[in-house]
Amino acid sequence: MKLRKVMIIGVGNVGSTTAYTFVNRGICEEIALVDLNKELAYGHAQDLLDAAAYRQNMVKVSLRESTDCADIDIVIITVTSGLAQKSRKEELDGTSKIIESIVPNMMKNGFNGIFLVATNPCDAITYQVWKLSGLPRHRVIGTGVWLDTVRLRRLLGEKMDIGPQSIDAFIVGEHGDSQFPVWSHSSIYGINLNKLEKNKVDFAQIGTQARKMGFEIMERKHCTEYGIASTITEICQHIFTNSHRALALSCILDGEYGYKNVAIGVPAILDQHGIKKIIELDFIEKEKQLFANSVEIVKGYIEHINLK
Ligand SMILES: NC(=O)C1=CN([C@@H]2O[C@H](COP(=O)(O)OP(=O)(O)OC[C@H]3O[C@@H](n4cnc5c(N)ncnc54)[C@H](O)[C@@H]3O)[C@@H](O)[C@H]2O)C=CC1
Ligand SMILES: CC(=O)C(=O)O
Repeated sequence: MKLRKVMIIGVGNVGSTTAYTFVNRGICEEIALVDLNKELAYGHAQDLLDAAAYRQNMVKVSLRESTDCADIDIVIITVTSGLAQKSRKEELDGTSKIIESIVPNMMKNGFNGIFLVATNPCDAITYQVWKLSGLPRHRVIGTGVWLDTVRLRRLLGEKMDIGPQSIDAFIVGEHGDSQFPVWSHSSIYGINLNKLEKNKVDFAQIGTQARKMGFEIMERKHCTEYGIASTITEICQHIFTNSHRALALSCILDGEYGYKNVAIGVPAILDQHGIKKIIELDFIEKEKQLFANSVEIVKGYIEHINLK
């Protein structure tokens, strides 16, 4: 049987917590760590191997250069030159330079797997990775608004006293300020949320809280890590198990929703090859406008880094 191998580029808060989550959930047989800070990567590798020794399955944690990637199934991008304080866009100039220095060299060295991008601003960086890699679009995925969607579900769940996994509500658009919940399609067992909990739940306020949650956490602990590590792990698990589950992810659009040349958060089905199919929702008029606005914002970031 083929061993499943992932590479994590950038083992700071997000990368190291992701590696720890992989170990504990038995996602793969090898986790290759890459970081400019070799001492940090070495420390994490030894600590992770200690944790892995408690597991029944064998997990190898290796230290590699990003160019040593020809045998890797999924490369997870969690690098940054410095974390944003107020808007994810603050990271654009720094992280896009790092991506430029990494991705083309990986392709020259035979990378032939799937890229999964968490680095912010997530949609623009996903698009940049796709452009620089030359891979088919279904093999470049951003974590997009899946974390925001899970945040929305758990906030609704807290208010409605129901498990988040039973709530079919979700967010689309940018992993950033222009994202929005698609209330027209949000339901519990087919009953629209507005009908079910009318007058009891302030949906607009919950949408805002979900959108702002990242920075609420950042203000207090200077990073977010557990939520995004669970997001990354879940996406990898669906790929490795060919689950065909639909999540709200950053996908490269090629005509879907009437847009091209952009990566943005939309519902999409995952299989062992990456994005199997983008689900096109029938937005109401207001949602069409919000989506158009979000696409324009991400396109602005993409143009800023001189990609068309
Ligand atoms: N998409 C999402 O929902 C989320 C995204 N993020 C993003 O994840 C990224 C990482 O965040 P943190 O882990 O907190 O940052 P961090 O600063 O703790 O880690 C970044 C790591 O990247 C390494 N690095 C920098 N340049 C590199 C290069 N050229 N090659 C290899 N490694 C390099 C650094 O040495 C550092 O260890 C940020 O862009 C952050 O905004 C964070 C949380 C949620
Ligand atoms: C930092 C970030 O993007 C988040 O936690 O949503």
